[in-house]
Amino acid sequence: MRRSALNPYFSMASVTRLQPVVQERLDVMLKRMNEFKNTGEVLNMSYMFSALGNETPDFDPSSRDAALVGLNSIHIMKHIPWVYDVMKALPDGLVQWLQPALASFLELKRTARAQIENIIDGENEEWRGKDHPTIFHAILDSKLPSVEKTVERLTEEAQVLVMAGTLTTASTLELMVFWLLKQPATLQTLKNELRTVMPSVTDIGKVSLATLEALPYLTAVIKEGLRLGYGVSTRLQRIDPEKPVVFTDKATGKEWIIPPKTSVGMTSVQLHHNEENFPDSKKFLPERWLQAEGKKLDKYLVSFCKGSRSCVGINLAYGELYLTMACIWRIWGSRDATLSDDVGVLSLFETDIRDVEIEADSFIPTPQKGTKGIRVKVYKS
Ligand code: HEM
Repeated sequence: MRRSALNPYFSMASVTRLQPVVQERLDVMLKRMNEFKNTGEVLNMSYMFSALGNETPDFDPSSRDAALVGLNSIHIMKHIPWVYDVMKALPDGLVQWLQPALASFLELKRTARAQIENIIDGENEEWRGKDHPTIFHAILDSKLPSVEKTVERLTEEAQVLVMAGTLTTASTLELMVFWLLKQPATLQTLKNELRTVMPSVTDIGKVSLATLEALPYLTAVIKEGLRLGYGVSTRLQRIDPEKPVVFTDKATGKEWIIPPKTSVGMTSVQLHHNEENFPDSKKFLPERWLQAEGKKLDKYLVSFCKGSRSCVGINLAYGELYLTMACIWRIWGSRDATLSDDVGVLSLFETDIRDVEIEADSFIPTPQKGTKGIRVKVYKS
């Protein structure tokens, strides 16, 4: 991923400008949620949040499912990288026959390729009238070498962007929904706080992102969601190609010298369950971020990783999390956590802790096998 060309697209200022675009999506989501009210139909929040990120209408889960299938093969590709080259060389039809669940993944690739070809040929006009062209225009206009601007390379970048931004954000939102519906006191505190900046339900969508970001409890809920969601669970490896890496164990003073070209990796799962920093680490406790020592915990929250290769979409992700949480929980409650003007109540349906807690590392954390996601029933208040 070429960060220098992309960074301006994911800056705080760009994300602030994008607020109306995100809100438009959220308005559709809220309308759809309302349609589930008292129908007895089960609303799958996992599908709903994935659809929010990748624009599939009717919460179509196929691209989410395909991404999950694809992620399951990441361990193999990480250790035997040529497997990916073989897969890429196979005709799409054969890949689809071998693994039918990858159909929508291939469809995404085809659509992305067609769009990139249009951009390269100067035929893509969709961005005209908006205040900026697409990320891909920026890459093509940049000084990057031509090998970095091929259709194949840009198509892969498009896929990475969609995949990196969809499941990560969705699973953080799902996890927060689960815990808030499990813990009415936590939800009530959040709802009361949201009402301070949105006194009327008609204020939804009109409050600036900066105002929401300044809310301490909402911020603490999101941090706790990111902590227990881990971001990605795999060990993100780093290699220093030239110099040895030196680590000093602060407790013993022992020095560890890792030779150049050695791959080292660490998972956020272990860091986020370090009981010294996060006592009762399996519990969802937003209050831990609000205590006097809470600010110091920020450096141990590594869901977006840290440093030069950390998540390029971090500002967009935070923006989506704040806006989505604010508009859902201002008007939806649970049986024991409500505001007088709520539009309705969400109630967990055949969903328990094993549907959110990590049981396997499939690059992203995955819960129990066969999970159907976070499902709710939707009632009038
Ligand atoms: C809660 C939501 C998200 C989380 C927890 C998250 C987390 C991460 C993590 C841990 C990485 C790997 C960094 C590394 O290798 O050290 C990453 C990479 C990346 N993320 Fe995110 N991400 C989220 C949302 C997004 C969004 C919304 C986008 C943009 C649409 C995005 C785009 C990317 C891209 C393009 C990369 C690859 C960066 C590179 O290789 O330089 N992410 N993300």
